[in-house]
Amino acid sequence: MGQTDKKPISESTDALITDDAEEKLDDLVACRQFGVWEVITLKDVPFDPKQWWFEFSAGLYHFRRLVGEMYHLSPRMLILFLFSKMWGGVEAAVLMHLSSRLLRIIEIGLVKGEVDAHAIIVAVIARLTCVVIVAVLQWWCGKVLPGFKSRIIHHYEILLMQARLNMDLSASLDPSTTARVSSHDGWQAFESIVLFCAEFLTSASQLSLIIHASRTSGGPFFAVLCVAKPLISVWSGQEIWSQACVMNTNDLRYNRMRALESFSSNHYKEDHISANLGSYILKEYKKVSNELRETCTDDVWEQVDRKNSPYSAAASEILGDLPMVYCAINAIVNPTQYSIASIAVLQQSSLTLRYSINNIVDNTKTVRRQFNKLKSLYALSGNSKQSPDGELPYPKSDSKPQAGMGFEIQNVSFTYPGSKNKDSALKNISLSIKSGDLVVIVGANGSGKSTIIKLLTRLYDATSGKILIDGTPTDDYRALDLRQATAMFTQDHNVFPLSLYENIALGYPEQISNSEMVSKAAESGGATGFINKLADGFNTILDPHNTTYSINVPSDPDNALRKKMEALEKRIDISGGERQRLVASRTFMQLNSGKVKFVAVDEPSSALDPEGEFQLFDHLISGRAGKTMVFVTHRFGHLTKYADTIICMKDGEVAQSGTHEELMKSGGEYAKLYKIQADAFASGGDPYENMDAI
Ligand SMILES: Nc1ncnc2c1ncn2[C@@H]1O[C@H](COP(=O)(O)OP(=O)(O)OP(=O)(O)O)[C@@H](O)[C@H]1O
Repeated sequence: MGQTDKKPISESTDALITDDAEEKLDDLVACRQFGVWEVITLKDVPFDPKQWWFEFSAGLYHFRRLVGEMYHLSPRMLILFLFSKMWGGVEAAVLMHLSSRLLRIIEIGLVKGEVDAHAIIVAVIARLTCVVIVAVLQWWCGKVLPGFKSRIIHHYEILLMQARLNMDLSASLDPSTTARVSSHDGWQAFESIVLFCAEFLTSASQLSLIIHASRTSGGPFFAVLCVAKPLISVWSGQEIWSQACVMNTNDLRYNRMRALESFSSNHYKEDHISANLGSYILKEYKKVSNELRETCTDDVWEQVDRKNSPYSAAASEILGDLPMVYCAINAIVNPTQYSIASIAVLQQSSLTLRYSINNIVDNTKTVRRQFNKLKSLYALSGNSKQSPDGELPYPKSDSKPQAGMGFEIQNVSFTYPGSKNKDSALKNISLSIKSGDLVVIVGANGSGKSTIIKLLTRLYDATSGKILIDGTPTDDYRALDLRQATAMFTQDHNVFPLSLYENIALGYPEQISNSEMVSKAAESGGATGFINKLADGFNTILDPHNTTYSINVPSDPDNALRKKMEALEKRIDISGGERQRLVASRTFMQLNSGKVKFVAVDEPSSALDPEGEFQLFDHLISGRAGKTMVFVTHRFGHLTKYADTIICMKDGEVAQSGTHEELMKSGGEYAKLYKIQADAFASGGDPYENMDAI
């Protein structure tokens, strides 16, 4: 009773603490709703020039690095690319200047009644030369740019691949490191920053054209009117994208709709067909779609940029037309002051300038985003967070040959990163696993068995407490050495999208071409039988990741194109038990490396037939010499018989430990679980008849 009284109090305290922290958070952030999206920003963030400068200089640093890498990949292409984009920036102004010169010469000729043919021919040739240069540059960009772009993208693909493969499990689950970064980001950032600079050239060249042309028509006031609209839009623009913000679809109806949509994918196909869920899913889908009828589900980027009132848009349009109004009024008041050619140039230049300044204003935010993307790209590629790595080799160079890894777990607690579970997965556990022992961990679902394995194999590090290997803290060893000395085999291990041969050989990559060793491992894992039945044997690839599209292929099954398409789309699959045999073979390949000192096996036989299971354990146990083995299992028969120690877990704590006989005698959690299984096999026994008594 005491215990039951206690629990609600601690739970309610937890709840209070959480509510309090959440309230404080709510005070600091501002939430705005855009359709199904909630956009969360920090409240009252004053403009901090220091921070701005810091961000800008960090962005420039990354950009310099990016350009350096591109130069290293292809200096010729980089220079030509930069030249073509910079030329693109001034091209409009140059062409317009040449046109205006031509028009002006013609205009003067018409007024005077005699045309300067030589000047016209020179002007026409200059313009035609320019047009040809533009055409050649455009052709070149279209032809060469895709190749340059692909080289850059492949370069970042390799960097990111390396970083992602090196990342440990905790880091890969950390949202800050898994922020969406793609190999295309480098190219996109480079292209947008170069275009941004080119836009400055456009503005500067158009402005100088306006100043030049307005000397004879309109004057500086006209030039000021031309830049008024874009400059004012700097202050009236949507500021949300320049801040740090979090976007989340918080509309439960929308989320449910997306969840229901996933039933149409192949992932749930078997479940929904076998349980005949189609009509229920469709009914719910229609219901929720109906409820969402009035709610905007557009992309958040589009929704935020929409204007709330028509007035600002109208004012901005009027402002944009002021240069034209000014010209019209002046043409009435002072018609002789104007040249038609200059007015045409001014009108066109002011439009281009406005467009260009607008682009600069809009792209300031984009460039800031691109700088941030570059930062994430280099942060991920350069610093893939990993568990602390020590200096000590394993096995220690001074140590005598050992029977296997010995573990000392001291007051270890563990909570999964990002877990919403109120309880820790492991709570202050202490135990020791002697070198060379065979240990079996049992316990109910969720009691922490697999978590112990994950800590012992260093997939995760303990949240608190210590784990010693052969008397030395795990962090002191070189992580690579420990990994080589550890073989882990779980039911969650996947078949790789590579050949079956590689699937096995990758247990010991150094011996990838040793086919004899691979055949032996396949034999030990029980995979030889089914592999030999496949048409391509060890060369079979289960998921070759090929992409096939088809258009207008006739439905006639005898049509040659249909047959070809069906052959391309054909997939080979193997059963769950065969997958486990394949993964077991990979583990045997690793065990045969001779480097393994610790074998962690987590419920690997759930899909195996009884003979397969017996053979698997038999092979594992016969290779026991020189290794410590820890098994997690729900089945007591094969393993508990051999175990030196059985650890029985309950609710993240060690409930009991000892040999089978000791634990059966003490009659606690272990005896209860054992009895349920044993009764099921006793003749005529009802596995549930003793449930009340337990
Ligand atoms: N990746 C994870 N993130 C968050 N919590 C997790 C994660 N994996 C396990 N847990 C939680 O940690 C606790 C212990 O899980 P663990 O997988 O160690 O249990 P188990 O004894 O191996 O269970 P089972 O017999 O079902 O395999 C459970 O409460 C589980 O919900």
